[in-house]
Amino acid sequence: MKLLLVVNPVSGGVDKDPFLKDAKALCDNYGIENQVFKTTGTDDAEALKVILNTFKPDKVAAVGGDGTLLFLAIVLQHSSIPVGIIPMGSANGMATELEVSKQPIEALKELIMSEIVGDLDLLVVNNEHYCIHLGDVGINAKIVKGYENDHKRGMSTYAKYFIDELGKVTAFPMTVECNEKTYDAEGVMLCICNARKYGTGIPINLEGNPMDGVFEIVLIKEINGSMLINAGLSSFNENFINSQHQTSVQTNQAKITFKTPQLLQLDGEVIGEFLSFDVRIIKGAVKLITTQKNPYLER
Ligand SMILES: Nc1ncnc2c1ncn2[C@@H]1O[C@H](COP(=O)(O)OP(=O)(O)OP(=O)(O)O)[C@@H](O)[C@H]1O
Repeated sequence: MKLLLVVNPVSGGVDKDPFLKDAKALCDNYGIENQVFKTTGTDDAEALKVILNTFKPDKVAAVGGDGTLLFLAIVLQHSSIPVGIIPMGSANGMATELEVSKQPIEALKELIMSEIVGDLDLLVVNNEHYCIHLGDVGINAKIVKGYENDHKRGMSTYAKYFIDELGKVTAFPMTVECNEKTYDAEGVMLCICNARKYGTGIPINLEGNPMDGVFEIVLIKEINGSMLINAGLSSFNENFINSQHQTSVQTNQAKITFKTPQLLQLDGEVIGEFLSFDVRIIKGAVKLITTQKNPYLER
């Protein structure tokens, strides 16, 4: 078996070298041919394609956060090479959803051993911007923008921008066209969800399933800020959903329009301001190496 480890050296502010040393020792012990590709953050796709063509791995490991998984999902989407997750990012939202082992070396052992490959969906906005986990417009996108521009990382920095935005929150009008219907609504946040929970633990979409060929659009009408602050920003549970005024619709394609341009973030990356965008799902775009612990696997 040939294994390619695609490593984001900066994700989560974690030094990957100790893990890579252990990973190499593990692979060498079991005669698994292995190579490491470190991302640089620029023009990585072309360089990775060269390695894929020359090394021809049987499996690829995404060593990093959701952004690293997304990068691999896009590059591998038309190939049959499966990818598994080694969670070494800051939030690891998708790894948590899919019940990947939290210990990187354990996750690697599972990835090497598992013969289970599932179909993971991918979202695409305006045929151009991809999202594998969650995206949104409104309050959270603004929080992400503040957080992205701050050199400090971690929950307390996120909380700082969260509380800032909470003070400024105003509802905005939007129109959602999907399933041959048009919905006019007003809210503080519109989420496009391939999954259930933000990496921070906030559940947004109880219906989510990243392996079912559909996604959900969730509209948050207002944020119950005092409840969130009282919850200490880290101990969210599913009661959160009940405390918010929200509605959701399930679809495989939608067009969303606003009256004024709104900031969109996808998987924690700010994409830009849009007056309108369309979203569609690419069913089973990614061949995902997973285990029976994954609650979304069809049984
Ligand atoms: N060597 C590098 N230097 C700087 N940025 C990089 C490098 N390699 C990848 N990146 C950037 O890292 C981002 C992806 O990070 P990733 O999501 O994996 O980690 P994270 O943000 O720490 O984790 P999480 O998504 O779990 O919060 C992408 O924007 C990518 O362009």
